Amino acid sequence: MGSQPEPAMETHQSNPNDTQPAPIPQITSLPLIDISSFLDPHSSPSARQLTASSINSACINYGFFYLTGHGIPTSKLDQIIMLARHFFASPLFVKNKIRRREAGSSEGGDGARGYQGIGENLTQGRRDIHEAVDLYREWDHAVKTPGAGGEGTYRTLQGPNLWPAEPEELKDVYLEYIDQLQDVGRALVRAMGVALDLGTPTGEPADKETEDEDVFVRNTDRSFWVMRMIGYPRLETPIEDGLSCGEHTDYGCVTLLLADPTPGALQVLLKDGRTWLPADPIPGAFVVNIGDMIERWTNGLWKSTRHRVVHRGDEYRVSVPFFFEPNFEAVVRPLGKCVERTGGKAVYEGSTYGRHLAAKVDSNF
Ligand SMILES: O=C(O)CCC(=O)C(=O)O
Ligand SMILES: [Fe+2]
Repeated sequence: MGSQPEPAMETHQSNPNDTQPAPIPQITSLPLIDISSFLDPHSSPSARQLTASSINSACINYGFFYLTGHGIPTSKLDQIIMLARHFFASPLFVKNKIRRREAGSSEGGDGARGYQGIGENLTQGRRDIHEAVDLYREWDHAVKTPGAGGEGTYRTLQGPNLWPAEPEELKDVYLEYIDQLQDVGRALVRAMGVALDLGTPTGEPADKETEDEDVFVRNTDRSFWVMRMIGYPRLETPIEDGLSCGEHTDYGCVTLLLADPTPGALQVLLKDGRTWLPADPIPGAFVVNIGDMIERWTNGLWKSTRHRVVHRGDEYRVSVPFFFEPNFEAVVRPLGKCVERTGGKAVYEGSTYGRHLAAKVDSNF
């Protein structure tokens, strides 16, 4: 059942670049939503409706919330973080064995999958002080283009995943976790269709363009998901020289973030455009946020919220976001009902998710 506890009052963090006094204190915590009614086939319609309306308020007011009731045991979540931590603790030459390579290069990279060292990722042109491994849904029928040298080359995103060989169990544990996360992602986008009151399916055959409450479910049935393992050393330099992860919105559908218990690192920009709210981890819960594709589908009714990571704690921080994305070929354009509710004019053009993603990958996000 959905719930949205009354936020407590307390001071929050303001933008460190601001010279203005901090705004009036508002909230200390994001809303908490229990998704179990959308995972349990026997739940009552009223329980689902309650969850859906909590999601609607959370998406309108924050674009971020904590998610519980997802059914993935805490022991599994701890194992996911522990395995990523082990990998990042390996010597650099081990991590470089699965290094990300340029698409089309003679070394056989696809420009997206694999390991990136500290400072190699750019957000808005600034170095991010983290290292990461990116995994994506495997490309169907990927072929190498022969002749460019070595064993041939891959197109952007079309190579195989580069899995860490150590720890040995990492790949199997992660593959099972990704399956579990896709179930949670599906439940979440189903709930979002209800939350937006897009209408119950008529029972007539529906295609991907049909705009009812299952529209997100149909367009994510082959989700081109992304899984990132991220390792953050303590940020020693001033904010102007780059952040742990620079301010950005997520570019896809919904993000399910798992992070170790480090407080204060992830910060979410509130609607006033200047107050940064720390989104500290709650054990057993995901931090969820909506991405640019949901903003586009809803014609801006739900906005993808800016966030950043500033990790000044002593311990090496690990996070593992899972991005539940539309199908690669899904056409994402503002939904008629959302256009009506936002003044009658579509403010975004439609295009496929794949095109949007490839542009992001090519411009280093
Ligand atoms: O590490 C985190 O807490 C968030 C990372 C993030 O925002 C991202 O990878 O998009
Ligand atoms: Fe993000």
